[in-house]
Amino acid sequence: MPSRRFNNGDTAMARWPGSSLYFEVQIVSYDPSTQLYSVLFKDGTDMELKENEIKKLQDFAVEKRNGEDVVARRALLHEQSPVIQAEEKVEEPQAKNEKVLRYSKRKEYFLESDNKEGPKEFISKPEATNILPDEYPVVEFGGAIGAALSMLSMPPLLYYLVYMCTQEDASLCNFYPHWTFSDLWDSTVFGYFALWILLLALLHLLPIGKIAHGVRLANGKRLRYRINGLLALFLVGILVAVLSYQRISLLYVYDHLHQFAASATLLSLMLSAYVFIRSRTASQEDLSTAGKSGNLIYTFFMGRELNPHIGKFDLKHFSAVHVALIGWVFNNFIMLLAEMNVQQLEIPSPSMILVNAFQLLYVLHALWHQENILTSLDIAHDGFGFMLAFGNLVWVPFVYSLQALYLVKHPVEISQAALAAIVALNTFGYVIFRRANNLKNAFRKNPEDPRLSYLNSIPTSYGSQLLISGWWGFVRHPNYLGDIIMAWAWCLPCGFDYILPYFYGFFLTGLLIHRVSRVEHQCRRKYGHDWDKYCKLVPYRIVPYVY
Ligand SMILES: NC(=O)C1=CN([C@@H]2O[C@H](COP(=O)(O)OP(=O)(O)OC[C@H]3O[C@@H](n4cnc5c(N)ncnc54)[C@H](OP(=O)(O)O)[C@@H]3O)[C@@H](O)[C@H]2O)C=CC1
Ligand SMILES: CC(C)CCC[C@@H](C)[C@H]1CC=C2C3=C(CC[C@@]21C)[C@@]1(C)CC[C@H](O)C(C)(C)[C@@H]1CC3
Repeated sequence: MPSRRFNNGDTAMARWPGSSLYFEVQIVSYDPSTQLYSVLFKDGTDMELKENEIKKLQDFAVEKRNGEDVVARRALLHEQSPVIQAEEKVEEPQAKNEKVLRYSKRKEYFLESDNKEGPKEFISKPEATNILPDEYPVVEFGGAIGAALSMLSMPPLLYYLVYMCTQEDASLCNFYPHWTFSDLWDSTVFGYFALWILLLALLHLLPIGKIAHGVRLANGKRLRYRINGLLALFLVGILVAVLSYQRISLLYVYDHLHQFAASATLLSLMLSAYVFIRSRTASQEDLSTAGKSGNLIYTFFMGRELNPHIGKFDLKHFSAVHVALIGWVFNNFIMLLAEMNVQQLEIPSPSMILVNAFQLLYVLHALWHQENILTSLDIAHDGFGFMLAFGNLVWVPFVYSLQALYLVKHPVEISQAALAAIVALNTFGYVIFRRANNLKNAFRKNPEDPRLSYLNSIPTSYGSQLLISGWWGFVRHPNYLGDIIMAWAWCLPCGFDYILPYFYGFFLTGLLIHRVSRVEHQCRRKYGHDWDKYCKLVPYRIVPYVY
Protein backbone atom coordinates (compact mmCIF):
# COMPACT_ATOMS: atom_id res chain seq x y z
CA MET A 1 0.00 0.00 0.00
CA PRO A 2 1.51 3.41 -0.89
CA SER A 3 2.43 5.44 2.18
CA ARG A 4 0.75 8.81 2.70
CA ARG A 5 2.61 12.03 3.28
CA PHE A 6 -0.03 13.77 5.36
CA ASN A 7 -2.03 12.63 8.34
CA ASN A 8 -5.60 13.56 9.26
CA GLY A 9 -5.63 16.87 11.12
CA ASP A 10 -2.35 18.09 9.55
CA THR A 11 -2.26 21.67 8.34
CA ALA A 12 -0.79 21.98 4.86
CA MET A 13 -0.93 24.12 1.72
CA ALA A 14 -3.07 22.96 -1.20
CA ARG A 15 -3.21 24.18 -4.75
CA TRP A 16 -6.55 25.63 -5.73
CA PRO A 17 -7.64 23.68 -8.85
CA GLY A 18 -7.00 25.48 -12.10
CA SER A 19 -4.68 28.05 -10.52
CA SER A 20 -1.17 28.32 -9.20
CA LEU A 21 -2.30 29.63 -5.84
CA TYR A 22 -1.76 27.67 -2.67
CA PHE A 23 -4.03 28.04 0.34
CA GLU A 24 -3.91 26.72 3.83
CA VAL A 25 -5.96 23.58 4.37
CA GLN A 26 -6.57 20.97 6.98
CA ILE A 27 -6.29 17.32 5.99
CA VAL A 28 -9.60 15.67 6.81
CA SER A 29 -9.12 12.13 5.51
CA TYR A 30 -7.37 10.00 2.94
CA ASP A 31 -8.92 7.40 0.69
CA PRO A 32 -6.28 4.75 -0.14
CA SER A 33 -8.38 3.30 -2.98
CA THR A 34 -8.47 6.58 -4.94
CA GLN A 35 -5.32 7.97 -3.31
CA LEU A 36 -7.14 11.26 -2.80
CA TYR A 37 -6.97 13.48 0.24
CA SER A 38 -10.11 15.14 1.50
CA VAL A 39 -9.05 18.67 2.51
CA LEU A 40 -10.83 21.59 4.11
CA PHE A 41 -10.01 25.15 3.05
CA LYS A 42 -10.34 28.03 5.48
CA ASP A 43 -13.47 29.31 3.73
CA GLY A 44 -15.21 26.01 4.37
CA THR A 45 -14.75 24.55 0.87
CA ASP A 46 -13.90 20.88 0.98
CA MET A 47 -12.25 19.12 -1.89
CA GLU A 48 -10.55 15.93 -2.84
CA LEU A 49 -6.99 16.45 -4.04
CA LYS A 50 -4.06 14.37 -5.17
CA GLU A 51 -0.94 14.27 -3.04
CA ASN A 52 1.09 16.27 -5.56
CA GLU A 53 -1.39 19.13 -5.17
CA ILE A 54 -0.62 19.44 -1.47
CA LYS A 55 2.58 20.77 0.07
CA LYS A 56 3.93 20.99 3.56
CA LEU A 57 3.66 24.34 5.33
CA GLN A 58 7.44 24.41 5.73
CA ASP A 59 7.83 24.47 1.93
CA PHE A 60 6.51 28.03 1.93
CA ALA A 61 8.25 31.21 2.87
CA VAL A 62 6.64 32.31 6.10
CA GLU A 63 7.60 35.82 6.98
CA LYS A 64 7.53 37.33 10.41
CA ARG A 65 6.03 40.73 10.94
CA ASN A 66 5.65 42.24 14.37
CA GLY A 67 6.49 38.82 15.73
CA GLU A 68 3.46 37.22 14.02
CA ASP A 69 3.80 34.85 11.14
CA VAL A 70 2.19 36.32 8.05
CA VAL A 71 0.80 33.15 6.56
CA ALA A 72 -1.29 32.46 9.60
CA ARG A 73 -2.39 36.06 9.96
CA ARG A 74 -3.50 36.42 6.37
CA ALA A 75 -5.51 33.26 6.55
CA LEU A 76 -7.46 34.76 9.39
CA LEU A 77 -7.98 38.02 7.60
CA HIS A 78 -9.75 36.40 4.67
CA GLU A 79 -12.15 33.82 5.97
CA GLN A 80 -14.37 34.15 2.89
CA SER A 81 -11.84 33.22 0.25
CA PRO A 82 -8.76 31.09 0.31
CA VAL A 83 -6.00 33.61 0.43
CA ILE A 84 -2.43 32.56 0.66
CA GLN A 85 -0.26 32.64 -2.39
CA ALA A 86 2.91 30.66 -2.33
CA GLU A 87 6.24 32.44 -2.16
CA GLU A 88 4.77 35.84 -2.83
CA LYS A 89 5.99 39.17 -1.59
CA VAL A 90 4.41 40.50 1.55
CA GLU A 91 1.73 43.05 0.70
CA GLU A 92 -0.64 45.14 2.69
CA PRO A 93 -3.80 43.18 3.56
CA GLN A 94 -6.00 45.46 1.42
CA ALA A 95 -3.94 44.89 -1.72
CA LYS A 96 -3.82 41.22 -1.01
CA ASN A 97 -7.54 41.06 -0.59
CA GLU A 98 -8.11 42.60 -4.01
CA LYS A 99 -5.86 40.05 -5.62
CA VAL A 100 -7.87 37.24 -4.13
CA LEU A 101 -11.19 38.78 -5.04
CA ARG A 102 -10.09 39.30 -8.62
CA TYR A 103 -9.14 35.67 -8.70
CA SER A 104 -12.57 34.67 -7.39
CA LYS A 105 -14.61 36.40 -10.05
CA ARG A 106 -14.22 33.91 -12.81
CA LYS A 107 -17.71 34.00 -14.22
CA GLU A 108 -19.33 37.37 -13.91
CA TYR A 109 -22.76 38.22 -15.22
CA PHE A 110 -24.24 41.59 -14.56
CA LEU A 111 -27.51 43.25 -15.21
CA GLU A 112 -27.31 45.65 -18.12
CA SER A 113 -27.52 48.60 -15.77
CA ASP A 114 -24.44 47.34 -13.95
CA ASN A 115 -22.47 46.96 -17.12
CA LYS A 116 -22.77 50.64 -17.86
CA GLU A 117 -20.63 51.31 -14.85
CA GLY A 118 -17.87 49.14 -16.22
CA PRO A 119 -16.54 46.01 -14.65
CA LYS A 120 -17.77 45.61 -11.13
CA GLU A 121 -15.30 45.14 -8.32
CA PHE A 122 -16.13 42.88 -5.44
CA ILE A 123 -16.68 44.55 -2.13
CA SER A 124 -15.65 42.73 0.95
CA LYS A 125 -18.34 41.33 3.20
CA PRO A 126 -18.44 44.03 5.90
CA GLU A 127 -18.98 46.73 3.26
CA ALA A 128 -21.94 44.95 1.66
CA THR A 129 -25.11 46.93 2.06
CA ASN A 130 -28.65 45.88 2.88
CA ILE A 131 -27.50 42.79 4.75
CA LEU A 132 -29.27 42.40 8.04
CA PRO A 133 -27.10 41.56 11.02
CA ASP A 134 -27.50 37.95 12.14
CA GLU A 135 -28.81 38.97 15.55
CA TYR A 136 -31.87 40.60 14.00
CA PRO A 137 -34.77 38.44 15.21
CA VAL A 138 -37.30 37.48 12.55
CA VAL A 139 -40.65 36.12 13.60
CA GLU A 140 -41.99 33.39 11.33
CA PHE A 141 -45.04 31.10 11.23
CA GLY A 142 -47.31 33.87 12.55
CA GLY A 143 -45.32 34.32 15.76
CA ALA A 144 -46.54 32.98 19.08
CA ILE A 145 -50.17 32.71 17.95
CA GLY A 146 -49.26 30.80 14.79
CA ALA A 147 -46.94 28.54 16.77
CA ALA A 148 -49.61 27.83 19.40
CA LEU A 149 -52.24 27.11 16.74
CA SER A 150 -49.86 24.78 14.87
CA MET A 151 -48.97 22.88 18.01
CA LEU A 152 -52.61 22.52 19.01
CA SER A 153 -53.92 21.60 15.58
CA MET A 154 -51.21 19.32 14.14
CA PRO A 155 -51.65 16.33 16.48
CA PRO A 156 -55.48 16.21 16.12
CA LEU A 157 -55.11 16.65 12.36
CA LEU A 158 -52.74 13.69 12.29
CA TYR A 159 -55.27 11.47 14.14
CA TYR A 160 -58.07 12.67 11.94
CA LEU A 161 -56.11 11.80 8.78
CA VAL A 162 -55.04 8.39 10.05
CA TYR A 163 -58.56 7.61 11.27
CA MET A 164 -60.18 8.69 7.99
CA CYS A 165 -57.79 6.54 5.94
CA THR A 166 -58.87 3.48 7.88
CA GLN A 167 -62.59 4.23 7.35
CA GLU A 168 -64.31 2.46 4.48
CA ASP A 169 -66.07 5.70 3.55
CA ALA A 170 -63.15 8.11 3.51
CA SER A 171 -65.14 11.25 2.71
CA LEU A 172 -63.92 14.10 4.85
CA CYS A 173 -67.15 14.63 6.79
CA ASN A 174 -67.57 11.01 7.75
CA PHE A 175 -65.80 11.51 11.07
CA TYR A 176 -67.47 9.84 14.04
CA PRO A 177 -64.65 8.38 16.11
CA HIS A 178 -65.64 6.17 19.04
CA TRP A 179 -62.29 6.44 20.75
CA THR A 180 -61.59 5.50 24.29
CA PHE A 181 -58.31 6.27 26.03
CA SER A 182 -57.04 2.73 25.31
CA ASP A 183 -57.64 3.25 21.58
CA LEU A 184 -55.09 6.03 21.69
CA TRP A 185 -52.72 4.85 24.36
CA ASP A 186 -51.03 1.54 25.03
CA SER A 187 -47.94 1.30 27.22
CA THR A 188 -46.71 -1.81 25.41
CA VAL A 189 -46.86 0.04 22.11
CA PHE A 190 -44.93 2.91 23.69
CA GLY A 191 -42.30 0.36 24.78
CA TYR A 192 -42.01 -0.99 21.24
CA PHE A 193 -41.76 2.52 19.85
CA ALA A 194 -39.03 3.40 22.36
CA LEU A 195 -37.18 0.24 21.27
CA TRP A 196 -37.47 1.33 17.63
CA ILE A 197 -35.99 4.72 18.44
CA LEU A 198 -33.22 3.03 20.43
CA LEU A 199 -32.41 0.80 17.47
CA LEU A 200 -32.25 3.82 15.16
CA ALA A 201 -30.08 5.65 17.69
CA LEU A 202 -27.64 2.73 17.78
CA LEU A 203 -27.54 2.70 13.98
CA HIS A 204 -26.91 6.46 14.02
CA LEU A 205 -23.93 5.87 16.30
CA LEU A 206 -22.42 3.12 14.13
CA PRO A 207 -18.83 4.18 13.49
CA ILE A 208 -19.09 3.20 9.84
CA GLY A 209 -19.38 5.69 6.99
CA LYS A 210 -17.49 8.79 6.04
CA ILE A 211 -17.34 11.92 8.14
CA ALA A 212 -18.78 15.08 6.60
CA HIS A 213 -18.63 18.63 7.87
CA GLY A 214 -21.62 20.85 8.45
CA VAL A 215 -21.77 24.53 7.59
CA ARG A 216 -19.46 26.91 9.43
CA LEU A 217 -21.03 27.99 12.71
CA ALA A 218 -20.94 31.38 14.38
CA ASN A 219 -17.93 30.28 16.43
CA GLY A 220 -16.08 29.42 13.22
CA LYS A 221 -16.25 25.67 13.83
CA ARG A 222 -17.86 23.06 11.63
CA LEU A 223 -19.55 20.06 13.21
CA ARG A 224 -18.64 16.57 12.12
CA TYR A 225 -21.39 14.22 11.00
CA ARG A 226 -21.23 10.50 10.35
CA ILE A 227 -22.85 9.70 7.01
CA ASN A 228 -24.46 6.33 7.57
CA GLY A 229 -28.19 6.77 6.83
CA LEU A 230 -28.11 4.45 3.83
CA LEU A 231 -26.34 1.76 5.82
CA ALA A 232 -28.90 2.17 8.63
CA LEU A 233 -31.77 1.76 6.14
CA PHE A 234 -30.12 -1.35 4.71
CA LEU A 235 -29.69 -2.85 8.19
CA VAL A 236 -33.32 -2.10 9.05
CA GLY A 237 -34.26 -3.85 5.78
CA ILE A 238 -32.29 -6.93 6.87
CA LEU A 239 -33.96 -6.88 10.27
CA VAL A 240 -37.41 -6.72 8.65
CA ALA A 241 -36.47 -9.65 6.40
CA VAL A 242 -35.27 -11.70 9.39
CA LEU A 243 -38.44 -10.94 11.37
CA SER A 244 -40.61 -11.92 8.40
CA TYR A 245 -38.61 -15.13 7.95
CA GLN A 246 -39.17 -15.93 11.64
CA ARG A 247 -42.90 -15.36 10.96
CA ILE A 248 -43.01 -12.48 13.45
CA SER A 249 -45.86 -10.43 12.05
CA LEU A 250 -45.15 -6.75 11.56
CA LEU A 251 -48.88 -6.17 11.12
CA TYR A 252 -48.93 -5.35 14.83
CA VAL A 253 -47.77 -1.88 13.76
CA TYR A 254 -50.72 -1.47 11.40
CA ASP A 255 -53.18 -2.80 14.00
CA HIS A 256 -51.91 -0.30 16.57
CA LEU A 257 -51.15 2.61 14.27
CA HIS A 258 -53.05 5.16 16.38
CA GLN A 259 -51.18 4.11 19.48
CA PHE A 260 -47.86 4.25 17.66
CA ALA A 261 -48.69 7.75 16.44
CA ALA A 262 -49.63 8.73 20.01
CA SER A 263 -46.37 7.27 21.35
CA ALA A 264 -44.40 9.18 18.73
CA THR A 265 -46.27 12.37 19.65
CA LEU A 266 -45.51 11.91 23.34
CA LEU A 267 -41.84 11.27 22.61
CA SER A 268 -41.65 14.32 20.35
CA LEU A 269 -43.17 16.43 23.14
CA MET A 270 -40.65 15.07 25.63
CA LEU A 271 -37.84 15.79 23.19
CA SER A 272 -39.14 19.31 22.54
CA ALA A 273 -39.30 19.94 26.29
CA TYR A 274 -35.78 18.58 26.77
CA VAL A 275 -34.22 20.72 24.04
CA PHE A 276 -36.19 23.74 25.22
CA ILE A 277 -34.92 23.38 28.79
CA ARG A 278 -31.32 22.81 27.77
CA SER A 279 -31.43 25.77 25.39
CA ARG A 280 -32.07 28.05 28.39
CA THR A 281 -28.55 27.40 29.64
CA ALA A 282 -26.83 26.87 26.28
CA SER A 283 -24.06 29.28 25.41
CA GLN A 284 -24.90 32.15 23.08
CA GLU A 285 -22.80 30.75 20.23
CA ASP A 286 -24.84 27.51 20.21
CA LEU A 287 -28.13 29.33 19.69
CA SER A 288 -29.97 29.92 16.42
CA THR A 289 -31.38 33.34 15.62
CA ALA A 290 -34.49 31.64 14.18
CA GLY A 291 -36.25 31.03 17.50
CA LYS A 292 -35.17 34.32 19.08
CA SER A 293 -38.20 36.29 20.19
CA GLY A 294 -38.59 36.44 23.94
CA ASN A 295 -41.89 34.58 23.68
CA LEU A 296 -41.73 31.15 25.29
CA ILE A 297 -44.41 29.54 23.08
CA TYR A 298 -42.72 30.69 19.92
CA THR A 299 -39.29 29.64 21.17
CA PHE A 300 -40.64 26.21 22.19
CA PHE A 301 -42.05 25.76 18.67
CA MET A 302 -39.08 27.04 16.66
CA GLY A 303 -36.36 25.78 18.96
CA ARG A 304 -33.42 27.81 20.09
CA GLU A 305 -30.37 25.60 20.19
CA LEU A 306 -29.01 25.05 16.70
CA ASN A 307 -27.41 21.65 17.07
CA PRO A 308 -28.26 20.06 20.42
CA HIS A 309 -25.91 17.18 21.13
CA ILE A 310 -25.72 14.52 23.79
CA GLY A 311 -22.03 13.73 23.59
CA LYS A 312 -21.45 12.93 19.94
CA PHE A 313 -25.13 12.26 19.37
CA ASP A 314 -26.67 14.98 17.20
CA LEU A 315 -30.41 15.09 17.95
CA LYS A 316 -31.46 17.14 14.94
CA HIS A 317 -29.51 15.21 12.33
CA PHE A 318 -30.65 11.92 13.88
CA SER A 319 -34.31 12.88 13.87
CA ALA A 320 -34.28 14.16 10.25
CA VAL A 321 -32.32 11.31 8.76
CA HIS A 322 -32.91 8.20 10.81
CA VAL A 323 -36.27 8.72 12.47
CA ALA A 324 -38.08 10.64 9.71
CA LEU A 325 -36.75 9.09 6.52
CA ILE A 326 -36.26 5.49 7.68
CA GLY A 327 -39.53 5.62 9.68
CA TRP A 328 -41.38 6.77 6.57
CA VAL A 329 -40.05 3.91 4.41
CA PHE A 330 -40.70 1.42 7.22
CA ASN A 331 -44.33 2.53 7.67
CA ASN A 332 -44.90 2.37 3.91
CA PHE A 333 -43.68 -1.20 3.91
CA ILE A 334 -45.99 -2.09 6.81
CA MET A 335 -48.93 -0.73 4.77
CA LEU A 336 -47.84 -2.86 1.83
CA LEU A 337 -47.99 -5.97 4.05
CA ALA A 338 -51.30 -4.82 5.53
CA GLU A 339 -52.82 -4.36 2.08
CA MET A 340 -51.88 -7.90 1.07
CA ASN A 341 -53.36 -9.15 4.32
CA VAL A 342 -56.59 -7.13 4.30
CA GLN A 343 -57.32 -7.61 0.61
CA GLN A 344 -55.99 -11.19 0.53
CA LEU A 345 -53.53 -10.43 -2.27
CA GLU A 346 -50.63 -12.61 -3.37
CA ILE A 347 -48.69 -9.54 -4.40
CA PRO A 348 -49.25 -5.87 -3.55
CA SER A 349 -51.51 -3.85 -5.86
CA PRO A 350 -49.86 -1.81 -8.65
CA SER A 351 -50.88 1.39 -6.84
CA MET A 352 -49.22 0.26 -3.62
CA ILE A 353 -46.08 -0.76 -5.49
CA LEU A 354 -45.92 2.64 -7.16
CA VAL A 355 -46.39 4.59 -3.93
CA ASN A 356 -43.77 2.49 -2.14
CA ALA A 357 -41.31 2.61 -5.03
CA PHE A 358 -41.62 6.38 -5.61
CA GLN A 359 -41.16 7.27 -1.97
CA LEU A 360 -38.37 4.75 -1.48
CA LEU A 361 -36.57 6.32 -4.44
CA TYR A 362 -36.97 9.75 -2.82
CA VAL A 363 -35.59 8.56 0.51
CA LEU A 364 -32.73 6.67 -1.15
CA HIS A 365 -31.85 9.85 -3.02
CA ALA A 366 -31.88 11.87 0.21
CA LEU A 367 -29.72 9.29 2.00
CA TRP A 368 -27.33 8.85 -0.92
CA HIS A 369 -26.78 12.61 -0.77
CA GLN A 370 -27.00 12.75 3.03
CA GLU A 371 -24.16 15.25 3.14
CA ASN A 372 -26.38 17.78 1.39
CA ILE A 373 -28.95 17.62 4.18
CA LEU A 374 -26.32 19.31 6.35
CA THR A 375 -26.70 22.53 4.38
CA SER A 376 -30.54 22.51 4.38
CA LEU A 377 -32.38 25.33 6.09
CA ASP A 378 -33.43 23.09 8.98
CA ILE A 379 -29.98 21.81 9.88
CA ALA A 380 -27.98 24.92 9.04
CA HIS A 381 -30.27 27.66 10.31
CA ASP A 382 -33.29 26.56 12.37
CA GLY A 383 -33.17 25.75 16.04
CA PHE A 384 -34.34 22.35 17.21
CA GLY A 385 -37.79 22.65 18.76
CA PHE A 386 -41.31 21.27 18.49
CA MET A 387 -41.54 21.95 14.75
CA LEU A 388 -38.65 19.70 13.84
CA ALA A 389 -39.14 17.21 16.70
CA PHE A 390 -42.82 16.65 15.88
CA GLY A 391 -42.23 17.01 12.13
CA ASN A 392 -39.52 14.37 12.04
CA LEU A 393 -40.70 11.95 14.72
CA VAL A 394 -44.40 12.05 13.90
CA TRP A 395 -45.42 13.97 10.81
CA VAL A 396 -43.04 12.46 8.26
CA PRO A 397 -43.38 8.78 9.28
CA PHE A 398 -47.15 8.87 9.84
CA VAL A 399 -48.50 11.51 7.47
CA TYR A 400 -46.13 11.10 4.55
CA SER A 401 -47.15 7.40 4.45
CA LEU A 402 -50.84 8.34 4.23
CA GLN A 403 -51.32 7.29 0.61
CA ALA A 404 -50.07 3.78 1.41
CA LEU A 405 -52.32 3.66 4.48
CA TYR A 406 -55.29 4.74 2.37
CA LEU A 407 -54.63 1.98 -0.20
CA VAL A 408 -54.85 -0.74 2.48
CA LYS A 409 -58.62 -0.44 2.63
CA HIS A 410 -59.33 1.35 -0.64
CA PRO A 411 -58.40 -0.77 -3.64
CA VAL A 412 -57.98 1.23 -6.82
CA GLU A 413 -58.43 -0.07 -10.35
CA ILE A 414 -55.87 1.62 -12.50
CA SER A 415 -55.23 1.18 -16.23
CA GLN A 416 -51.83 0.46 -17.72
CA ALA A 417 -51.95 3.80 -19.53
CA ALA A 418 -52.67 5.66 -16.28
CA LEU A 419 -49.84 3.80 -14.56
CA ALA A 420 -47.46 4.75 -17.35
CA ALA A 421 -48.57 8.39 -17.17
CA ILE A 422 -48.01 8.48 -13.39
CA VAL A 423 -44.56 6.93 -13.74
CA ALA A 424 -43.74 9.51 -16.43
CA LEU A 425 -44.91 12.36 -14.18
CA ASN A 426 -42.86 11.12 -11.23
CA THR A 427 -39.81 10.65 -13.44
CA PHE A 428 -40.21 14.18 -14.79
CA GLY A 429 -40.39 15.61 -11.26
CA TYR A 430 -37.51 13.47 -10.06
CA VAL A 431 -35.24 14.51 -12.93
CA ILE A 432 -35.83 18.20 -12.18
CA PHE A 433 -35.43 17.66 -8.42
CA ARG A 434 -32.29 15.58 -8.79
CA ARG A 435 -30.55 17.69 -11.42
CA ALA A 436 -31.32 20.94 -9.62
CA ASN A 437 -30.12 19.68 -6.23
CA ASN A 438 -27.04 17.92 -7.60
CA LEU A 439 -26.02 20.91 -9.68
CA LYS A 440 -26.33 23.37 -6.83
CA ASN A 441 -24.57 21.11 -4.37
CA ALA A 442 -21.70 20.36 -6.75
CA PHE A 443 -21.37 24.08 -7.49
CA ARG A 444 -21.38 25.00 -3.80
CA LYS A 445 -18.78 22.33 -3.09
CA ASN A 446 -16.41 23.45 -5.83
CA PRO A 447 -17.46 26.35 -8.09
CA GLU A 448 -14.22 25.92 -10.03
CA ASP A 449 -14.98 22.34 -11.01
CA PRO A 450 -14.20 22.20 -14.75
CA ARG A 451 -17.26 19.97 -15.26
CA LEU A 452 -19.43 22.92 -14.23
CA SER A 453 -17.65 25.47 -16.39
CA TYR A 454 -20.67 25.66 -18.74
CA LEU A 455 -22.77 27.21 -15.95
CA ASN A 456 -23.37 30.92 -15.66
CA SER A 457 -23.51 32.62 -12.30
CA ILE A 458 -23.51 36.06 -10.75
CA PRO A 459 -20.96 37.11 -8.15
CA THR A 460 -22.14 38.44 -4.81
CA SER A 461 -20.57 40.76 -2.31
CA TYR A 462 -20.76 37.90 0.19
CA GLY A 463 -18.25 35.93 -1.86
CA SER A 464 -20.21 32.93 -3.11
CA GLN A 465 -21.84 33.03 -6.54
CA LEU A 466 -25.47 32.45 -7.49
CA LEU A 467 -26.26 30.16 -10.39
CA ILE A 468 -28.36 31.70 -13.13
CA SER A 469 -28.28 28.99 -15.75
CA GLY A 470 -29.68 25.50 -16.16
CA TRP A 471 -32.61 24.80 -13.85
CA TRP A 472 -31.48 27.62 -11.55
CA GLY A 473 -31.98 30.08 -14.40
CA PHE A 474 -35.43 28.67 -15.13
CA VAL A 475 -36.92 29.40 -11.70
CA ARG A 476 -35.38 30.29 -8.35
CA HIS A 477 -36.38 27.03 -6.62
CA PRO A 478 -36.34 24.31 -9.28
CA ASN A 479 -35.77 21.62 -6.64
CA TYR A 480 -39.07 22.59 -4.99
CA LEU A 481 -40.77 22.43 -8.39
CA GLY A 482 -39.52 18.85 -8.86
CA ASP A 483 -40.53 17.97 -5.29
CA ILE A 484 -44.06 19.30 -5.82
CA ILE A 485 -44.50 17.46 -9.14
CA MET A 486 -43.42 14.24 -7.43
CA ALA A 487 -45.78 14.89 -4.51
CA TRP A 488 -48.79 14.94 -6.81
CA ALA A 489 -47.52 11.91 -8.72
CA TRP A 490 -47.49 10.03 -5.39
CA CYS A 491 -51.18 10.84 -4.80
CA LEU A 492 -52.47 9.85 -8.23
CA PRO A 493 -52.14 6.05 -7.72
CA CYS A 494 -54.91 6.43 -5.09
CA GLY A 495 -57.49 7.23 -7.78
CA PHE A 496 -60.17 9.88 -7.59
CA ASP A 497 -62.77 8.41 -5.23
CA TYR A 498 -61.73 10.59 -2.29
CA ILE A 499 -59.73 13.74 -1.79
CA LEU A 500 -58.12 12.43 1.42
CA PRO A 501 -55.04 10.77 -0.16
CA TYR A 502 -54.31 14.06 -1.93
CA PHE A 503 -53.54 15.65 1.42
CA TYR A 504 -49.81 15.17 0.87
CA GLY A 505 -49.93 17.05 -2.46
CA PHE A 506 -51.66 20.02 -0.84
CA PHE A 507 -49.47 19.92 2.25
CA LEU A 508 -46.14 19.78 0.45
CA THR A 509 -47.14 22.47 -2.03
CA GLY A 510 -48.08 24.73 0.90
CA LEU A 511 -44.96 23.79 2.87
CA LEU A 512 -42.61 24.56 -0.01
CA ILE A 513 -44.36 27.79 -1.02
CA HIS A 514 -43.97 28.93 2.56
CA ARG A 515 -40.39 27.68 2.56
CA VAL A 516 -39.61 29.84 -0.47
CA SER A 517 -40.31 32.91 1.62
CA ARG A 518 -38.20 31.58 4.50
CA VAL A 519 -35.23 30.65 2.29
CA GLU A 520 -35.44 33.88 0.32
CA HIS A 521 -35.50 35.86 3.51
CA GLN A 522 -32.25 34.19 4.53
CA CYS A 523 -30.75 34.80 1.10
CA ARG A 524 -31.74 38.46 1.07
CA ARG A 525 -30.20 38.83 4.50
CA LYS A 526 -27.02 37.13 3.31
CA TYR A 527 -26.64 38.54 -0.21
CA GLY A 528 -28.36 41.90 0.13
CA HIS A 529 -28.83 43.72 -3.20
CA ASP A 530 -27.18 40.88 -5.10
CA TRP A 531 -30.17 38.72 -4.24
CA ASP A 532 -32.49 41.37 -5.67
CA LYS A 533 -30.42 41.35 -8.84
CA TYR A 534 -30.73 37.60 -9.00
CA CYS A 535 -34.51 37.92 -8.59
CA LYS A 536 -34.58 40.32 -11.56
CA LEU A 537 -32.63 37.87 -13.69
CA VAL A 538 -34.71 34.88 -12.60
CA PRO A 539 -38.09 36.44 -11.82
CA TYR A 540 -40.19 33.36 -10.96
CA ARG A 541 -39.90 31.35 -7.79
CA ILE A 542 -41.34 27.92 -8.62
CA VAL A 543 -43.47 28.02 -11.78
CA PRO A 544 -42.62 30.38 -14.67
CA TYR A 545 -45.29 33.05 -15.27
CA VAL A 546 -47.34 31.76 -12.32
CA TYR A 547 -45.36 32.14 -9.11
N1 LIG B 1 -40.41 16.59 1.46
C1 LIG B 1 -40.33 17.53 2.37
O1 LIG B 1 -41.09 17.59 3.32
C2 LIG B 1 -39.28 18.56 2.26
C3 LIG B 1 -38.35 18.49 1.28
N2 LIG B 1 -37.38 19.44 1.17
C4 LIG B 1 -36.40 19.29 0.09
O2 LIG B 1 -35.14 19.33 0.67
C5 LIG B 1 -34.20 19.97 -0.21
C6 LIG B 1 -33.42 21.04 0.53
O3 LIG B 1 -34.29 22.13 0.79
P1 LIG B 1 -33.87 23.58 1.33
O4 LIG B 1 -32.72 23.49 2.23
O5 LIG B 1 -35.11 24.22 1.81
O6 LIG B 1 -33.53 24.42 0.02
P2 LIG B 1 -32.36 24.46 -1.05
O7 LIG B 1 -31.67 23.16 -1.15
O8 LIG B 1 -32.95 25.01 -2.29
O9 LIG B 1 -31.34 25.47 -0.42
C7 LIG B 1 -31.53 26.86 -0.43
C8 LIG B 1 -30.16 27.48 -0.47
O10 LIG B 1 -29.57 27.27 -1.75
C9 LIG B 1 -28.69 28.33 -2.05
N3 LIG B 1 -29.13 28.91 -3.31
C10 LIG B 1 -30.31 29.48 -3.61
N4 LIG B 1 -30.34 29.88 -4.88
C11 LIG B 1 -29.14 29.57 -5.41
C12 LIG B 1 -28.55 29.76 -6.69
N5 LIG B 1 -29.20 30.33 -7.69
N6 LIG B 1 -27.29 29.33 -6.88
C13 LIG B 1 -26.61 28.72 -5.87
N7 LIG B 1 -27.12 28.53 -4.64
C14 LIG B 1 -28.37 28.95 -4.41
C15 LIG B 1 -28.81 29.32 -0.92
O11 LIG B 1 -27.82 28.97 0.06
P3 LIG B 1 -26.30 29.52 0.03
O12 LIG B 1 -26.21 30.54 -1.04
O13 LIG B 1 -26.11 30.03 1.38
O14 LIG B 1 -25.46 28.32 -0.29
C16 LIG B 1 -30.15 28.97 -0.32
O15 LIG B 1 -30.24 29.33 1.02
C17 LIG B 1 -35.02 20.50 -1.39
O16 LIG B 1 -34.85 19.64 -2.49
C18 LIG B 1 -36.46 20.43 -0.92
O17 LIG B 1 -37.31 20.16 -2.01
C19 LIG B 1 -37.30 20.46 2.06
C20 LIG B 1 -38.20 20.55 3.08
C21 LIG B 1 -39.27 19.62 3.27
C1 LIG C 1 -46.44 22.77 12.03
C2 LIG C 1 -45.80 21.46 11.78
C3 LIG C 1 -45.34 20.85 13.03
C4 LIG C 1 -44.73 21.69 10.76
C5 LIG C 1 -44.17 20.43 10.24
C6 LIG C 1 -43.08 20.71 9.26
C7 LIG C 1 -42.33 19.45 8.98
C8 LIG C 1 -43.27 18.45 8.35
C9 LIG C 1 -41.11 19.74 8.08
C10 LIG C 1 -40.19 20.79 8.64
C11 LIG C 1 -38.90 20.49 7.98
C12 LIG C 1 -38.92 19.22 7.48
C13 LIG C 1 -37.90 18.54 6.74
C14 LIG C 1 -38.14 17.35 6.12
C15 LIG C 1 -39.48 16.75 6.23
C16 LIG C 1 -40.55 17.71 6.65
C17 LIG C 1 -40.17 18.56 7.83
C18 LIG C 1 -39.95 17.72 9.07
C19 LIG C 1 -37.06 16.53 5.42
C20 LIG C 1 -36.68 15.46 6.45
C21 LIG C 1 -37.60 15.86 4.15
C22 LIG C 1 -36.49 15.20 3.31
C23 LIG C 1 -35.43 16.23 2.91
O1 LIG C 1 -34.43 15.64 2.11
C24 LIG C 1 -34.81 16.90 4.13
C25 LIG C 1 -33.91 18.04 3.64
C26 LIG C 1 -33.95 15.91 4.88
C27 LIG C 1 -35.94 17.50 4.98
C28 LIG C 1 -35.48 18.25 6.23
C29 LIG C 1 -36.60 19.19 6.63
